[in-house]
Amino acid sequence: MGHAPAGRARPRLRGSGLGFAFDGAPVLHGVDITLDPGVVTVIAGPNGAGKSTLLEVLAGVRRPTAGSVERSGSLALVVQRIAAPDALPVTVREVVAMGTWERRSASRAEAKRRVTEALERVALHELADRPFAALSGGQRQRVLLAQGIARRAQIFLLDEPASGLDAASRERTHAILAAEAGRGAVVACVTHDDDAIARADRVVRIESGVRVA
Ligand SMILES: Nc1ncnc2c1ncn2[C@@H]1O[C@H](COP(=O)(O)OP(=O)(O)OP(=O)(O)O)[C@@H](O)[C@H]1O
Repeated sequence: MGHAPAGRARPRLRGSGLGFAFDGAPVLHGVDITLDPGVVTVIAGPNGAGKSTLLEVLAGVRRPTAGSVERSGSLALVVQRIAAPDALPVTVREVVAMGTWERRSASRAEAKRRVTEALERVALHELADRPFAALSGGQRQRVLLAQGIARRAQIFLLDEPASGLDAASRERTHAILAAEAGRGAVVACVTHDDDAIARADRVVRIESGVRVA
């Protein structure tokens, strides 16, 4: 404890009494949620229930209109639709390498190794030198997942990581998330995928902005 570097502390993510409204239209009501490290939590529920909004509030990209979020640990957020201008001059490898830009990251050689390893884990090494904008939606999500892996993120929040993926890619994503949880990360995904729900360690269910399970 005492001398452990901040980055090594156990990650935490807890939302208490979370409310959110879009232009006065409430979409979340008093949601309490604790995401524990070491487990894969799935956030399930019908279309429009508020799952993506909850994920964004937990990630800190939206400010709750009620309640609070306590979050500590480096975050990888993989949103549902990742927009990129066609002319964006960055390759897949460069996007993954951004995960190594933090000061704590080790030498250049070590950073390069992490990027290669992360690309191999998500099976995109063959597309490493393609422009990021030339990838499909599902592939872009895997690139952001690889960026989180390269960063050694302690918290992974993913919105529908199974949508737009074939069976093999879904299986690989599942294995990656289970492995990241296994090394102590907080992992949560919004999903409609019955397989992912069945295999999750925990299922949080949201209906009409209310947590029902
Ligand atoms: N940018 C926005 N502006 C206004 N309303 C929004 C916006 N984004 C979402 N909403 C509304 O907020 C509610 C919750 O949306 P959210 O995307 O969080 O649901 P969801 O459970 O993730 O749905 P899905 O399963 O269809 O992805 C919906 O009624 C939606 O129409």
